[in-house]
Order: sequence, then C-alpha cells, then structure tokens
Amino acid sequence: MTTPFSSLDDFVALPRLSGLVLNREGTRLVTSVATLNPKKTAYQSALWEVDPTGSRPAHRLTRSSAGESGAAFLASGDLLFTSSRPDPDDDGGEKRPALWRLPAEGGEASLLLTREGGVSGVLTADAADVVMATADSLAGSANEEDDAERHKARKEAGVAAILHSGYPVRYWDADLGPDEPRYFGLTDLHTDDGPTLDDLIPSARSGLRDAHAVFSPDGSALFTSLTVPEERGSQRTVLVRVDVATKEQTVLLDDRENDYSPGPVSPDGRYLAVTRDRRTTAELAPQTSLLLLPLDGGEPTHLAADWDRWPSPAGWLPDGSAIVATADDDGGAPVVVIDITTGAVRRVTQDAAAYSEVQLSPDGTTAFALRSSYLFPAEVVRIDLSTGATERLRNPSERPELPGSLERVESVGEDGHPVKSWLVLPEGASADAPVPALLWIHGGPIGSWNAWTWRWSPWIMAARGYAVLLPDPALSTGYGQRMVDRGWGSWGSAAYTDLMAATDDLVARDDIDQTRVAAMGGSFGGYMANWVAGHTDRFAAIVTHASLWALDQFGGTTDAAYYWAREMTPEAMRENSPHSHVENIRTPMLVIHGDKDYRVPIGEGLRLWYDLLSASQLPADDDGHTPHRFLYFPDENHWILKPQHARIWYGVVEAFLAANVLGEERELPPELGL
Ligand SMILES: CC(=O)N[C@@H](C)C(=O)N[C@@H](C)C(=O)N[C@@H](C)C(=O)O
Repeated sequence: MTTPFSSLDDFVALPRLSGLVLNREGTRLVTSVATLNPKKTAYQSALWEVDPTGSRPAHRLTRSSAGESGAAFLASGDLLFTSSRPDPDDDGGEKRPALWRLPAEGGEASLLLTREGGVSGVLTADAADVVMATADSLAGSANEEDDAERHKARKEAGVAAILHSGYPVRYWDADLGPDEPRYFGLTDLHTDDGPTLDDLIPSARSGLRDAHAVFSPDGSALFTSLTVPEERGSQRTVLVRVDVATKEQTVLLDDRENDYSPGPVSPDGRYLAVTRDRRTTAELAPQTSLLLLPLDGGEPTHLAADWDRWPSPAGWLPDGSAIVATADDDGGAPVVVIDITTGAVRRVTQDAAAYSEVQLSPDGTTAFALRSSYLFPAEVVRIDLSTGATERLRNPSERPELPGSLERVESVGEDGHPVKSWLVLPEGASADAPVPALLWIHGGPIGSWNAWTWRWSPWIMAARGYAVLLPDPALSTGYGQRMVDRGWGSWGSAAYTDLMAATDDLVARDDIDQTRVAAMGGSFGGYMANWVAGHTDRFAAIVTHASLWALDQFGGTTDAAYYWAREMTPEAMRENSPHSHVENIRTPMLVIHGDKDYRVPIGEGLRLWYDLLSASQLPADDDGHTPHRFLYFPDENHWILKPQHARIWYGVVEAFLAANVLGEERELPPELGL
C-alpha cells in the first residue's frame, strides 16, 4: 500500500497542527497549521478556525509568507496573534515579529504593536480586555525609545558580542543576552495611536526567560514563574503575583527544594493551581505535584497526593469544584478531572492518546483539545467531560493512512518491574515473513513515547519494511514514581537492562527477524544508543543523534549544566559515561549532530566521531574508511527542523540501515553531493 510515509517528499508535506484557543463564549476555536512553503525549504504556520459544534468545515483565517502563531482571544472577541508579515502601511519597513489583531466581526487583520526588539508572545485575560505582550528589551534600556536606539546602534555597528556576568548563557539554540524578555502590559488597546506599554516586572532581569504566566480571570493580577540566580551557576524558579494596576510584586512560593509554575486561577479568583517540581539531587529524582494555593494567604495544599502521576493543570470547572488536567499515563496522556475537596481523580478520556492544549467550554460540560497518538498526528477534538465521549471535529486536514499496525507490548525488567512499549509492525509481518526491527530509545530521559512525533516517525521505517519498538524504560514518565527513581543517577543500569529486556521479547517474536535488528536514539536516547554500542554486539547497526558521549565534558558545556550536576556526582558521570567503553564498540554507528545544538553541544558529536575512528574495534583504514558515518548539519540545532534536512536525515538513516542491517545498497540523497 502506498501511503504518505513511502515518500519523504509526501511525508514532510503533511500538515502539522499545534496550539488551540477558544473564545470566551466557547463559539470559536483556533489552531495553528504548519505547511511547507512553496520552495519546500521551511514551514509556514497559519491560523485556522475549527467549528466547536462539528458541523462546519475548518477554514483558514490568516495567510502570509511569514506565517502567524501565538493566537489569543480578547475577552471582547478579537483574535490577537504574532507575525513577521509586512506592515501594509509601511512599504520599506523591516520585517520583525509584531502583534496583530483580527476583528471578531470579520475583515482584515491590522497591526496592533510593532517595536524594534519585536514581540514574542501575547497573553490575554478571560473576562476583561487585559493584554500582556512578551517582548525582548536590551538589558541597559531605560524605556522603549532608548531600546529602539540601542538596537539600531548595535545593528549598525555590526556587533553581536555579549558580555555575561551570570549563568546560563545559551538556551537550546539561542544565545542569551543582551536582550532580556519583558512583560509589557498594554493599555489603550482600542485607540488609533496604538497601545501604550508598561513594563510589569522591571526588576525581572533575565528571570522571565521560558517563564509561564497566567492572568486572574478579571486581569487584575498576573501570576508568573520567575527564575532567580543562585550561587555557583545554579538557579531556582519562584512563583510571583503582580498587581497589574500598581505593579506591586508579591513572592508567593519560594524555596530551595522546589521550582514553581502557575496553573489556572479559580473562577472566583480565590485559588491558584500550581505545579511544583521537586529540586533533584543525586539521591532525589524529579517529582511533579499539583498544589492548590489560597490567594488570600495560607499554605498550599497538595492535591491528589495519593495519585502516582504528574498532573499538568489546564483549567477549572466553572463552579470551582475541580481542576481539569492531563498527565502522562501508560503510553498516553489522558484528560482527568481532580476534585479540589477530596483530591479524587476521575479519568475522562479512555483512549491511549495524548491530550494537550485543553480548553474548557464556559458551561464546563465540554473540553476541546489537541489529541495525538502513534496512530494519528495532532487533531482537534471535543470531549464530553461527564461521559468521556470524544469526537474528532472537522479538522484542517485528514488523518494520514498508515503502512502497518500498532500493538502495546509488555516486558519485565531485571528487578521484576514492568516495561511497556509501543510496537509498530509493517504490513505483511508474519511468522512466514519475519521483518527486520529497530529499537528506538526516547530522549529526556524524563519522558515517554506517548504522542505522535514528526522527528522520529516510526511509520517512515514501517513503510520500508521495519518493525519499530518504542519502549519506555526506567526514567520514563506515566508509570509512577518508582519507574523514575529506579533509573535516577545510574543511566547505564536499569534503563539499559529494561531496554535489553524489551529487545529480548521483541526478537523472540516469530514475526521479527532476530538477525536483522538495529538500535537508534536521539539526545538522551543517543546517550543510551552510545551506551548500548559499548555494552553489546547484538545490534547490526546503531544510529545516534545529538547524543551525550563524554559526560565529564557534556556536564560543563551543555546550556543547563546545573540541571545535570544535581543528578550526577563526578563519580556517577565517570561510571555512566559511554566514552569509557569505546574500545568495546564493534557495531557500525551513524553519528548525527547539528552544530547549533546548545543542549548537547557539537563537541559531543565531534569527540564521539574521533573516538570511533581512532579507538573503536572498527578503526579507519589508511584512507580513513570505516563502516561508521557522520552526518553533520552545520545550520541545525538539537532537532533537524528544515524540511529538506529532515528528508536528508531519514534518507541517510535508511541507507545506513539498509547497508548494515539488510545488506542492501541504497542510493544516498543526491543533495549530499557525493
Ligand atoms: C535541562 C535539560 O537538560 N532537560 C532535559 C529534558 C533535556 O533537555 N534532555 C535532553 C538531553 C534530551 O534528551 N532531550 C530530548 C527531550 C529530545 O528528544 O531532544
């Protein structure tokens, strides 16, 4: 059967949904759809409206080559969004991300706010036209005018240098500073002169980077996480309330044992749902809890303390009796309702899918959400909160047809703990025609295979005849705290043996050809692929993407060194570092790395490559030839984002696996120029 997964061109062209917002009346739902640009060299996102009643087809709201994102409804109905589209009133104007408004009554979008340093996001209150724009300002700027001048001066002088006095200095693929994120309250929204800007937390410095904020329903208070520096390059995240009118700031929760982030405010404004993330140490693994914080003072209470899952709050029922949340659970992430008086948790959605972007109807009977699983990419659904009945609405695109089937399988770890996996089987796999297989190892490591992913699509490999096993070993989420604790600080132990147990069961199946099996992983999954390479010869090939190789060096060069230093003592780093086992490697490896990866810096890939050539059991001959390969992306980061590079990624992986697992030759993508 031919599906979009047979052709990489068709695969990268599939539309991708993200984000979902609902207007105050519950009558308009807006999502963002990314599609290929005409040159097929980038994704453009556009806003689409989906009918919450399910009767009308979805329709496109915005169109520009720059794309639109970050949608938010004003309480009075207009839709705000950010875009770098050109200003129709300024022909020669420079393209920079700005804030736009699409009127509720129809008509064209108009520019609401543009500034030299751009606008990165927007937040609105539910019940009043209160708006906050997130935007960067240079650290030394006194006001908007000064900021514009300083930006211009830096640009004209061609200076990109950044002088740091603190940590961190990079984040994923971004150089931090001298710009700092600010929260600007916008007033005079409806005047011709445009809104005025008020810096709501002028003392925040770089503390709002990656912060999460919510308004109280009436917009009088803003709650946000704020990162504060600690000694020795460390940091913590505290919870702050800002009075929007007076800018008075109150620190609500702050201690050195936890990080805090605000969830939604109760409809009566009396309580704040709060996510608490335990600060890890070498002995204490992460743990996420849901707190209920009374806003008139008083201590927070731990909600659903007996429920061994990590909830992520999405909204309140209108009568304030319960919080609607999602949580990783057994290879999915269902919607649940948590009673705030008893802490009782009621599972609402029953399918093995992952829900996100949950929006509640004003009467609290219905939720809308994005839902995905390994059977379908993100789609907009309506959920009946009392029965759990879930209906796919009329979406901007149809589900792609799949070249195979999906199974849930279970193994047992060395210590008797269950290890669950998704197994993707290609069409035609049977005892008469056993198929080659791939072990895919997820990143994080705190995470789970529980949702559709475009970066690691098992269906691409199923379309090429491979089975793909997606196991959740020790350190995975959705299986309770013990699953995380049993792998903490010793990555080479339970996580590795769980993966081998899952592989043992995979190859014992009569529809799998045990002589043709490879292992692959990215990020932490790449770490584990490297560890596997140094500890077993059972795989015919290994693909390692953006992988951690030498933990001593990684621990100091990643963008968040403090995060890993909490988990790994220097001794644990030595004990668990894959590079110490390079002499044992006898398996051909495909190393893949992007130069702009600041999370797992390129030094890991470079050192792994040199170590493989110079010290593995498959050394280079005099001409430098080995079965190993290094696929290097000079302009990609931790992920391979450009569609043309995603095609190269899958194409090279396919050719490498064909050569080493199937013993077949495949043509490499011609764009490699080889
Ligand atoms: C601060 C930090 O390092 N957080 C981790 C979640 C992290 O970024 N881990 C990476 C090494 C990783 O494995 N990333 C995964 C999620 C990926 O697939 O890229």
